Amino acid sequence: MIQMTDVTKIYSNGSVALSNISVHIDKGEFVFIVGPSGAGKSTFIKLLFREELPTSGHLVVNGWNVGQMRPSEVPYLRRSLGIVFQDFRLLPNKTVYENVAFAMEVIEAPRREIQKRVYAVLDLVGLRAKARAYPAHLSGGEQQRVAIARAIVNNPLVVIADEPTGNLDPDTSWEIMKIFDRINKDGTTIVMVTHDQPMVDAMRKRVIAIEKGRIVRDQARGVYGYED
Ligand SMILES: Nc1ncnc2c1ncn2[C@@H]1O[C@H](COP(=O)(O)OP(=O)(O)OP(=O)(O)O)[C@@H](O)[C@H]1O
Repeated sequence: MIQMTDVTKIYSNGSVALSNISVHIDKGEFVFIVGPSGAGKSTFIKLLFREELPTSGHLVVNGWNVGQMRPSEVPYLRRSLGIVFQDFRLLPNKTVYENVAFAMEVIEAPRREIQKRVYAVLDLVGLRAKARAYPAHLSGGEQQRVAIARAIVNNPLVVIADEPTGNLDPDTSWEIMKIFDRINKDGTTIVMVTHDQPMVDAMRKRVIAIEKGRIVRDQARGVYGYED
C-alpha cells in the first residue's frame, strides 16, 4: 500500500528533512506519525501525495511509483487518497453539501450518485442536518467533520491527516478521532501526524516516531513517548 525504501528529502535550501527512511504501511493500518517540531513529519506526509518529490529512494503509494510517475498521472494518485489538514481548508462560498459534492464533481461522478453518496458520508460524520450551512457558521469540530466527509467521499484507499485535531479542544478532538477510527474499521488505511499525546496514548495504534529526519521508533500498539 505504502512502501518507502531509502527515501531522502533535501529541500532546495539544503535542509535535510528526511534521511534514508524505509517503512511499509499495509492496507487497513492506522498509523500515528509523531516526533518533535521540525523532525520531518509533514514532509513525510507531503511525499505521499506528491506535494513534494523524494530527492532519492523509492516510494510507492497505492501502486503508483511517486518519484517516477508523469505529472498527468498525479490526479489519479491523489484520487486514491483522502487528505485532511489542521486548518480544514473548506471552500467558504460553498455549503457543507457543496463542499463535499465538489470532490465528486471534479471526477465527473453522475449527479444521482453524488447526492446519495454525499448524504451517506454526511450521515457518517453526523452532519446531515447542516448540509445547507456555510463553513463560517460551523464550529471548528464541525468544519473538520466536513473536511473528513470530503476526504472520504470518493472512497480513498488511504486517508492522510496532518494534525487534524491541532485546532480543536480535547472533547472535540475525541469526536474527530472516533470518526477516523470508524473509517479505519471500514477498511481504510489512516496515516496521521499528531502532537496529541493523550489521544495517541489512548488509541494504542501503530506509532512511528521521527526525529531529525530518521525513524527512531516503530511500535505496534504504541504510545506518544514525548513530553511536549
Ligand atoms: N519548503 C521547505 N523548504 C525548506 N525547508 C523546509 C521546507 N519544509 C520543511 N523544511 C524543513 O525540513 C525540516 C522538516 O520539516 P517538517 O515540516 O517536515 O517537520 P515537522 O516534523 O512536520 O514539524 P512540525 O511538527 O513543526 O510541523 C525542517 O528543518 C524544516 O525547516
